[in-house]
Amino acid sequence: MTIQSLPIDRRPALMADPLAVRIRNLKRGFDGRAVLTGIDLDVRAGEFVALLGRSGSGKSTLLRILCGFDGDADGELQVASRRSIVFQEPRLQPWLRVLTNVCLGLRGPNVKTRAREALEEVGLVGRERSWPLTLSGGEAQRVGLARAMVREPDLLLLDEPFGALDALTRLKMHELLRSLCRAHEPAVILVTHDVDEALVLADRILVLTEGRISLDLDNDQSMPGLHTELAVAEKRTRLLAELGVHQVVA
Ligand SMILES: Nc1ncnc2c1ncn2[C@@H]1O[C@H](COP(=O)(O)OP(=O)(O)OP(=O)(O)O)[C@@H](O)[C@H]1O
Repeated sequence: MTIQSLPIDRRPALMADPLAVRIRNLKRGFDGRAVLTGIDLDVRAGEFVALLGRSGSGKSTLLRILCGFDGDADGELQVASRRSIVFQEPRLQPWLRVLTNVCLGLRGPNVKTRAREALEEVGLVGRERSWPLTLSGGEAQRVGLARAMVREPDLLLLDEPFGALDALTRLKMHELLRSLCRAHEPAVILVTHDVDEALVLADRILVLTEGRISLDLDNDQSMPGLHTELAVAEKRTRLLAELGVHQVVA
């Protein structure tokens, strides 16, 4: 399967409702075992989508395909050409300083200036010359986000980026991700195990079950009137049930 590029022009007058992802009947198996059995999905430019699913349901497999790391899937796939991915572990090169890590593979003019600006945006002014091993887990993941955002992606793929962080750092990273998304408006696909993380960050929440999207839940944050505590609690219960967790009411 070859990935086709979706043209995205951010000037709204030029494209009414551009897509960052268009997937039809996507299938992927390994060693004769089906993992993705028929995914259909459209993600609009600028939309924030969270992807939940039990362990082994194929979330990372889908992200790898979207990123172009796996060309052996079947189906139709169109994706925005400017994409970045962030993994649970920041995957920094330990022998390169922070700024050089952010610059790595970056093309075009003013590479260092852009990288410095990206580090400033994630709150790491003054750490440009630090070595990755001297950073905390949260700081290292900030570098990971800077390295992803400096490329101005139309599609930001996040594979459990905050899964290894403590609860407080995770909350700070949520705030940071929100502000990065406000400023740059990429479409986002966030893989997470955390239903509450999905509920606070995403406009839309998907559940992957047996290789298909079994639930596609609207979670529009822009209408606070619709995002009441009761509505959120109902969505949480629904998502947990879809994931096979049935809450016991005391
Ligand atoms: N390269 C590969 N070769 C063989 N099997 C693979 C390969 N990549 C993934 N799989 C299998 O595909 C299934 C889905 O894996 P994947 O990592 O996508 O799940 P996941 O939903 O991201 O899981 P988790 O939430 O535990 O990270 C698993 O059974 C896994 O063993």
